[in-house]
Amino acid sequence: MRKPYIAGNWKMNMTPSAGAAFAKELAKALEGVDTKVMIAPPFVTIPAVLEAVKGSNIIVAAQNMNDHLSGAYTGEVSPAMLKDLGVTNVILGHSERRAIYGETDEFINKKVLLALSESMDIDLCVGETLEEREAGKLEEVLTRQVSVGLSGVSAEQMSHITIAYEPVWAIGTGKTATPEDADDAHAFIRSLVEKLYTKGVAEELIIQYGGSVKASNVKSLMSKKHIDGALVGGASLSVEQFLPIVTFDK
Ligand SMILES: O=C[C@H](O)COP(=O)(O)O
Repeated sequence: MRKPYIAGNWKMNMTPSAGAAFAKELAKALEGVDTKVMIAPPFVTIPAVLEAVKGSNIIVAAQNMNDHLSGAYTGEVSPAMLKDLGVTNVILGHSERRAIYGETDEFINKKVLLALSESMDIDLCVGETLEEREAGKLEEVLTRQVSVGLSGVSAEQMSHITIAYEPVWAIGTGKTATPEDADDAHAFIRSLVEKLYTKGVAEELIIQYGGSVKASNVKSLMSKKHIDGALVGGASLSVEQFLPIVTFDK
C-alpha cells in the first residue's frame, strides 16, 4: 500500500521570514493529518523553516545540491551542509534545473549517488517537453531519464527514491495532463523500474505527478492507480491553496 505523498516546491519564492510564518501556519493546520508532506524552500530559507516545523511531521527538502561534498565551487551548497542543518531530503533533476542550468541525466545521476551516500531521500524529477511528446518520444525520454538517473542505485536504495513525473509543458502553465495521460506515464515509469529492479521495488515506488496541480484537480489525479502523490509548485505558496491539496481525500 503506497501512502499519499504531497510535496510543495517553493522554487525561488519565500524569504526566511515569510517561509517561517508559512511553515508555522501549515504545521498547525496539519496537526492530526496523516498524509506525508514535504516542503522545499530555497536554501537560505531552510533554517527558519526547519525551526518553524519542529515537532511536526513535515519534511523539509532542498531544491537542489552540488555534486561534491566540499571544495572550490563558488556559490554552491553541498549535501554535507544540508545534512548538517538537519535536511533529510532533496529534489534532483527538476526540469528547471535541466532546461535553465543545463543539467544532464549523467550529472543528475552523480548527485543522486552522492545524496544516497549522505543518507538523503530523493525526489527525482523526470518528464518530457511538448516537442518530445508531439514527436512520439515520451517513452524514449522517460526511459533515458529514469535509467540514467538511477544508474548505480541498488534495489535496497530504491526505498530512498521518489520519482516525480512532471510533463514540462504542464509546469506553471495552468495546463494539467489529463489524469489518464498522467497515469499512463506513471504506469510506464513503474514498468521501467520493474525491468531495472523487481516487481516488489516497482510496486513500492511512490510516483508523484507535477504540473499545475491544484485543489480542483488533485482528487481526480490521485484517484488513478499509479499516481501516488503530487509535486506542487505555484499552489504550494499559500496555505489556503496547499492545505486542500494535502487533505484532498479528507
Ligand atoms: O516542482 C513543481 C512543479 O514544477 C510544478 O509546478 P506548478 O505546480 O507551478 O505547475
